[in-house]
Amino acid sequence: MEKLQYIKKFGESYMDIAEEIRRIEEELKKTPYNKATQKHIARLKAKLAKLREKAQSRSGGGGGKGYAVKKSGDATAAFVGFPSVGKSTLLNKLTNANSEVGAYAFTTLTIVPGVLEYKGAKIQLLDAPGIIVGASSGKGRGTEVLSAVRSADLILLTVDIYTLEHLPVIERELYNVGIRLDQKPPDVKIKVKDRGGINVTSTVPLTKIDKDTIEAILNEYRIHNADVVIREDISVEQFIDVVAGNRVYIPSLVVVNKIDLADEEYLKYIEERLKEFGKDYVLVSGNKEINLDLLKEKIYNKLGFIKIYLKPQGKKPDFDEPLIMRKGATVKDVCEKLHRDFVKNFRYALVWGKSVKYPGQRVGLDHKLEDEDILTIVIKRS
Ligand SMILES: Nc1nc2c(ncn2[C@@H]2O[C@H](COP(=O)(O)OP(=O)(O)OP(=O)(O)O)[C@@H](O)[C@H]2O)c(=O)[nH]1
Repeated sequence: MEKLQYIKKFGESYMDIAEEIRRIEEELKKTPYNKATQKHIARLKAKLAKLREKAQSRSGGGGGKGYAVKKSGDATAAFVGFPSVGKSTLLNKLTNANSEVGAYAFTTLTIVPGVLEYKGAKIQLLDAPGIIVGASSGKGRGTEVLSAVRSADLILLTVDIYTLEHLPVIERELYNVGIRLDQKPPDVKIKVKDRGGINVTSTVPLTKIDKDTIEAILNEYRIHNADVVIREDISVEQFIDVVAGNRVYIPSLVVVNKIDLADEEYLKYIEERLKEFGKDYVLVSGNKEINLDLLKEKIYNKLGFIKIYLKPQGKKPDFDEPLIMRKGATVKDVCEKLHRDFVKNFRYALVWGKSVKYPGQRVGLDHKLEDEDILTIVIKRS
């Protein structure tokens, strides 16, 4: 009897999960969307989200866990695309062969990291081996690669001029492993309680989801008592994202390689298709080194770096080696980057530049810095 149960338990193989995913996807395709079916569709989508999570955790990747690539530098960008579009070529051309690359422990797959140094920023670039269709349902090694990509600060959706149709496919694969491109986390708070049922309040009219549907999704995740506060007009998918948790929100840039092979007319056609796709893009050639500086600039801009010049008290600012921070950084962030005791011993800071009203303005830890600010930090003498 015990043995039978054991077999039953482990008999639920990848194939069963993949089959179930396929069945639900099929049903979703067949079900027309309207007011009457909204709840049913939402339930199917929630089921699908749960199955995908299961598939990924079984194949060893996915989930919210960290990944085998050690983060280094000021930010990380990952090339994601099908094989042979030229990812390794681009990575090699963009990274300084002499840059120091840390020790990486990979056991099962090779993700090649390199460091792009641009305008003083050190950007770690990852070359994920070609992703495969179906990776999100747990097929092959693709899931591990995709989960590596989850930890990136920027995703470079990479295709060549002949394979633009891969873009939505890659985007879907990323979506299915919980990666949301160019989206903000939905402004929704869920507080799970012991009793009282489901209470939904919204500060804006909800046009894409109703309270019944919200309840159905929560029930699918075995939540029967909760206060839900919604502050934007979210979709069913966005609500499932919040309930499931474990989603990452990453900006993206489309990189189209091999433009050396396109004539003018074809280039025009490509640009039109790219505009339809709606994401920021850059056309390059790795082999012929076309637009690589533009690519670097776009990567740098997308990552939202700012430069901060440090000025020791009573001395000249150091313009040669600015501190590289991300947009939105505060004086506190800078302190934390410089020395672990700086926050504790902080007295005040002086700032010259765009973030202040007058030069040498005195500010506190919460002050938000802007690009090219000059900063003096005054700490307590110990
Ligand atoms: N014409 C042309 N060919 C290129 C360009 N960049 C790369 N290639 C070629 O495309 C082929 C694939 O390049 P890789 O850099 O290995 O592609 P990849 O995307 O890393 O491929 P996987 O390692 O299989 O994931 C090679 O033969 C390159 O020489 C380019 O700008 N123009």
